[in-house]
Amino acid sequence: MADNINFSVEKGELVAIIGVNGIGKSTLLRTLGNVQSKISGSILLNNHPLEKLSNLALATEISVVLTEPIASKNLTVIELVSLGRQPYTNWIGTLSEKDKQKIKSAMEMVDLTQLQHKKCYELSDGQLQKVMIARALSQDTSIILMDEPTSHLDLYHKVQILKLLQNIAHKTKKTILFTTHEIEIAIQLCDKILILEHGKSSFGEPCELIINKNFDNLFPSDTITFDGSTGAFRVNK
Ligand SMILES: Nc1ncnc2c1ncn2[C@@H]1O[C@H](COP(=O)(O)OP(=O)(O)OP(=O)(O)O)[C@@H](O)[C@H]1O
Repeated sequence: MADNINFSVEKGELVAIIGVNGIGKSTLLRTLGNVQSKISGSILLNNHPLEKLSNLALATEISVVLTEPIASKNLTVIELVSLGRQPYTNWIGTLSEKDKQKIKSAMEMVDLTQLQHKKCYELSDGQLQKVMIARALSQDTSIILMDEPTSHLDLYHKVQILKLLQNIAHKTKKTILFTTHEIEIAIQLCDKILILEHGKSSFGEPCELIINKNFDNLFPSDTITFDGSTGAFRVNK
């Protein structure tokens, strides 16, 4: 498991959580979203302990997109995106004009309007990931947490999704944290990176992490080395 580390994330930042398999990336993300109880340490949201916030306050501050397959693929795109409005609707789930507007602009932001009446089972993995982002956007929280948003995508679609997240974070001033194994893309697109490592986790801007050689020992050096001049990993043949 990774050791103790203090880090703080600001408004409008896109932050990647990286580290080897099993180091605790998803556990940390779920803990930040209060989806699971914390093992140790403290989490402050605007200086308030996370666990003191009511469920409603949490649902309007933090949206969480996990990796579990969507249970409701029989829903249309617009129906799934509308689920993001649940914290705001009454007990029968009636959507107000404001709810409808938020859903519309969430779909516009990820370019899904044309597909809004398609069933989710008809979509590609990349389109489905955009639906999940739109659902989080319609929830209208200041923080979005995503577990491996680029898994199952080809290189182009990985870049497309992470550029979309970067654009959303910078344009809307939302804070977006996500776990990933796409370290080289994260170096190019993220404002900050949290590297989880046994005994020496680190956090900062990609260039400062490169200068401090924080990527250099992430993997066994007899197999993979990091080239700080290009920000890329090389396989040792
Ligand atoms: N701080 C911790 N203390 C004790 N156990 C932990 C801690 N963080 C994670 N774990 C445990 O370690 C295991 C792996 O954690 P997790 O799935 O979060 O890793 P991951 O980095 O997301 O892995 P992967 O990259 O393979 O998805 C889980 O069983 C989890 O319960």
